[in-house]
Amino acid sequence: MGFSKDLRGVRQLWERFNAGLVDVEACRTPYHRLLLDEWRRCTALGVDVAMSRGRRLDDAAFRQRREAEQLLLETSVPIVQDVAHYLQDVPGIMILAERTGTVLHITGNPRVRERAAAHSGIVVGSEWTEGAAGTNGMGTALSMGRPVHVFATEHFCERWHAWSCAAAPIFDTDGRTVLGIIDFTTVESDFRDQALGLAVSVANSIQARMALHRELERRRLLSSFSETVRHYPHDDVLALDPLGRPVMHTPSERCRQIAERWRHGSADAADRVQSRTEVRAPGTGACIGSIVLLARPAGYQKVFRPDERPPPVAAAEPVTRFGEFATGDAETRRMLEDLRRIAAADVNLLIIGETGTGKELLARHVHACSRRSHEPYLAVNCGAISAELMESSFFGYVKGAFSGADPRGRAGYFESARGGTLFLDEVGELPAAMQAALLRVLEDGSFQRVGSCETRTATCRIIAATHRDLGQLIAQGRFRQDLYFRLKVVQRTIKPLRERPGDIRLLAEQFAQSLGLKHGVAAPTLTPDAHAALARYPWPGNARELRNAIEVATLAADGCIDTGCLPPEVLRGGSDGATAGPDPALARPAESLASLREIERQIIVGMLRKYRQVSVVAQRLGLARSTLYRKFAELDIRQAEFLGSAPDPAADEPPPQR
Ligand SMILES: Nc1ncnc2c1ncn2[C@@H]1O[C@H](COP(=O)(O)OP(=O)(O)OP(=O)(O)O)[C@@H](O)[C@H]1O
Repeated sequence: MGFSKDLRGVRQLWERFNAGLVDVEACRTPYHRLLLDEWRRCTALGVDVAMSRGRRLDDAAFRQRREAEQLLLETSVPIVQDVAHYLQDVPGIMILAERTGTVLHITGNPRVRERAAAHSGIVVGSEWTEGAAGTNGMGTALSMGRPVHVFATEHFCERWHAWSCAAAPIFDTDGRTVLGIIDFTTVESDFRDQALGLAVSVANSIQARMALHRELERRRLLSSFSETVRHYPHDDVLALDPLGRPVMHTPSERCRQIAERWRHGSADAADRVQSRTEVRAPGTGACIGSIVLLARPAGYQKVFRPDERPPPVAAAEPVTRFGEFATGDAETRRMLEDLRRIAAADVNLLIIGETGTGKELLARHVHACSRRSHEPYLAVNCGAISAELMESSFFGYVKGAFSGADPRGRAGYFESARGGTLFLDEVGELPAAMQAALLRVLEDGSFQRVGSCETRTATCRIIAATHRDLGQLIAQGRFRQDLYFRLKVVQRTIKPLRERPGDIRLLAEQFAQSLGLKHGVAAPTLTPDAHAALARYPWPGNARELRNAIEVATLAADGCIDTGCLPPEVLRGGSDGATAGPDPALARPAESLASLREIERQIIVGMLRKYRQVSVVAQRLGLARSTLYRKFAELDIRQAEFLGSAPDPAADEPPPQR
């Protein structure tokens, strides 16, 4: 829209418009005419100017929409979260909406998020097309197909005047089809002129990732097509995209004509299909197209020798997925089936498993599959909150409760997660006083903010997780048995990765795909030797450690991960004692995982080995060169070892003096 800061003038125009008093005077500028056109369009669409909350899809419809947008979600959420990380102090939220205007993800300043939800119903699952909510950032960017500001009183509905939005479409590779919207919404008075630039640049990054992903999918589909043609050299074969449009066909005139008919949706009865096989992405399992083997025309005779019969195309693997959690292990697959039922049952759940086995991943998806999926999901690491702040963090506090507190008071986790799910990670770390307080809430649902006598009711579901042996903690008097029974209404244990050897291969390939995408490189394939080395290692840090190892390897790989790309401890097979075998006490992460510092070092060293130029490595990591030089010093990396005998002095200036 026009992005005028003449708030009062626009407000008067809005009031006259709604009182039916718009006159020629009101239309004196093109900007005012644009606004009036917009608002007239909303009136014609039947939008209620006095609506107070965004309209929400019902659970089933939302789930369907979200499932259809897995690629958009997987591509966008890491980018949006990265950006939001740097915007924590900005009073704004970043919203991802799918192509029909439904919100899929919100991140950013928690206070603004809460306010947006409470004041205007801006929550995951709400719908913001112009038809549903009048002029607004997401809806207007969708209908205009271009980036827009919608500033405060420019909104059609009065309730949204509290907000200012900058929204930009994410386009498909054709530059026209809108795949989603990125919207940066701030409190009206905090609107910043750079907001639109921010929204556009985030949308562009997502667009570039999506294009790369599409290209990888297209190549995968074409390789299935070539495979099928190789096995059926005398037949006609079509490759179709996920919408059923032909992208490749065998060269016969008959096949060309059939492909043409399919393209125009006019396949005729003579175009009989002998088989149609879906091709799926190895990481997400999403359908990326299909291969159609056409039946031979009547009268065609071809005798196959038995050994000419090929195996089926892209046969489905026996893999169960639960959100992002994937496994081929029979026992773990049964556990996932149980979790699907447990999700609907709405009872408290306790998940036990070593560090990095995916407890958080499961908890998040149990929430997503539950009837609470539209409500907040809040994950809290009980081991990371200081004992003094524990009570106020969980229960909140009223104004003046203690010095140094927010003078307006603050809601605690139980209030923030109201109606949703509160995930208590590392629950075994709770101190005794907090265990008693938590038990009270679990018994009757009531709690008070610190400094208040007013009783409030907790309405969230609790999912707790721990890597500890709670039985042992109870025996040592360090964990309350009554609390344990309250938490483990249902309890499930995730097997460590070393006891699911098939999953090492499955996850390594899945991580190579997703990390290739994350770093903007083609997904590397793993050599048989690399797979064998991964299979020998005991993985004390489980899937997280495997993911880190594959991330290092992906950055060092040149299309293919061989043993040389793997971290040294993996190559040693964990035989040096530091990582050998399971830790019976299910060790704390810090004891068993390579430290973050070491991971950071491995990533940088991998990149240096690969690119051999500091400027290129800095660019690939999205760091300033000066920051990278600082990291060399911090992480004790001697760049000369990796830059080869003749580093390019023009490309890499000497490090700044420190
Ligand atoms: N089966 C799996 N499939 C895909 N990814 C997995 C799987 N298990 C774990 N991961 C990945 O491993 C990493 C660690 O997962 P998560 O944080 O859920 O583990 P956790 O058990 O909660 O760890 P911690 O005990 O340290 O909190 C994440 O990147 C997650 O995506």
